[in-house]
Amino acid sequence: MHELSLRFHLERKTGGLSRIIERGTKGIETIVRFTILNTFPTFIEFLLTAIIFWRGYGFSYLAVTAVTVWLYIWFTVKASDWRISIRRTMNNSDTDANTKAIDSLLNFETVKYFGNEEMEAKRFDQSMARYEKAATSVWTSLGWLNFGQGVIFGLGTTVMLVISGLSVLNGHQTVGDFVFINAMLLQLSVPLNFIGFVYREIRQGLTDIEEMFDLLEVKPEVVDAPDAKELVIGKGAISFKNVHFAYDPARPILKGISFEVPAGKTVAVVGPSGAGKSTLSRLLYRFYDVQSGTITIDNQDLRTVTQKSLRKVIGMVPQDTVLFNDTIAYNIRYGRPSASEGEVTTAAEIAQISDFIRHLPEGFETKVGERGLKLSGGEKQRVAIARTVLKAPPVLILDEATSALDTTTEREIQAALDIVSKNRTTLVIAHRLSTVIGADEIIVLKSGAIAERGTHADLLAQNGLYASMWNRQREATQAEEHLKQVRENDDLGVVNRLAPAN
Ligand SMILES: Nc1ncnc2c1ncn2[C@@H]1O[C@H](COP(=O)(O)OP(=O)(O)OP(=O)(O)O)[C@@H](O)[C@H]1O
Repeated sequence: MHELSLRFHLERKTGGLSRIIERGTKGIETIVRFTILNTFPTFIEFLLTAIIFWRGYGFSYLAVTAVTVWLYIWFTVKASDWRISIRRTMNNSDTDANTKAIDSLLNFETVKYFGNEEMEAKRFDQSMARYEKAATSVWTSLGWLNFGQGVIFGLGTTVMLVISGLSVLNGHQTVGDFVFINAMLLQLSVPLNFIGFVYREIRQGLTDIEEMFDLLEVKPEVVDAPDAKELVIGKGAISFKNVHFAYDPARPILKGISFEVPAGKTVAVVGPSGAGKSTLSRLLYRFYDVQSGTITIDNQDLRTVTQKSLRKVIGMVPQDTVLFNDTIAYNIRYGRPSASEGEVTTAAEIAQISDFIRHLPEGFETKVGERGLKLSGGEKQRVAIARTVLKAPPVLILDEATSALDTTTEREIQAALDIVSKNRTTLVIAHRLSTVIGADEIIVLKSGAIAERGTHADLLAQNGLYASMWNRQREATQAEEHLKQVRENDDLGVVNRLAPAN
């Protein structure tokens, strides 16, 4: 839902959706104007025909014409309304099939890991079968609509011509009258058909765009206040005061969080998985608004400033970096589109990715593939760091910024991040405690509340949750290093065993 609102916020900002709506509305307006223009002469024509039949040939001719026209319109409206539900089923099946196709293509690796290609193909095929059935029904129902209209008009005409034919036989009418009545009826059928067509098209068009109108009804989670001001950034001091937040009212995530990140300092948030660490960064970026309490930057409540001005001053290295399907240079320059080539190269050097890029045959012009799939997790993260370097924001959020890196690379990246975060207000969200030893303050979050806080040394001295997490991680690292050494020795053993004896 959040992603959806974000996408539509973007759409609205770029005017994409409004342009489509505008075009659609203009199209409908044109059709309605067209219809009115055509309905009016049809109405006059019907009136004239009715008067001529009534005055010239008697009430029965008028009655049959009126009943035919009334039946024709009634049937067209009813049948078109009936077709709408079929059309809606077709649209829903189309959307369903597209969603399934995109979902399985995006998750192609998972599909392959589990060898579920056939299952995915079957799921798509089922949706397509529903679509095919509904699409066939749409056209079959159109056939029935046209058939019904033809039958009604044909019956009316037949009755009139029978009456007129009998009158000719009786000598009350001439053959000229018979031909005249036939011609009048035929003339009436053309505009009637046209009105039927237009009514059908309008109803169909409105059904096709009703999902778009539904989407317009979706309210974005965060809206700028009508009197929202630009954030005036000074040194970038952050303050969380008694913040309560829940994605779902039934499940509170943050329960009265208060802490400060003084200007230019680094505060780290650690804690068990699901404690609400990343939620803090989402709130700071204002993807959501707090339910109570306040978050301020340089004493300005985030709810009183525009989202655009807020996001301009914050740089984010997220947990999962997603790249655009373009070149490495494009993805780095995304941090500041106006950056020069030299600045892009320097940012890559700071993020320790320039060596890797230089060894690529196409260097900075290498395409990274959809969502950056041609790069490893660590490489993607370094691109994310490089573009944040380029953005040079006064406030920095590092959300598990070194999570995808091995211990050696982590150390190198950590050095780079230390340079980037120097004199910048930085909020680090981390799992690996080794990356936050140097933080000015470490907040230990547990089940949405602050369990402990202090510097690394203070927290170790407290011998509480942080100390136990630290000991566990140290043991894990030692075990990992031991295992690595054993493997290296074993590899050597294999090499020695395979070496030819002299
Ligand atoms: N968009 C969302 N809608 C509903 N619940 C959510 C949403 N995002 C996160 N949550 C829930 O909020 C809780 C806190 O999530 P958060 O991502 O802040 O945890 P975290 O401490 O960063 O965890 P981790 O270390 O595993 O990344 C989790 O239990 C998660 O299931």
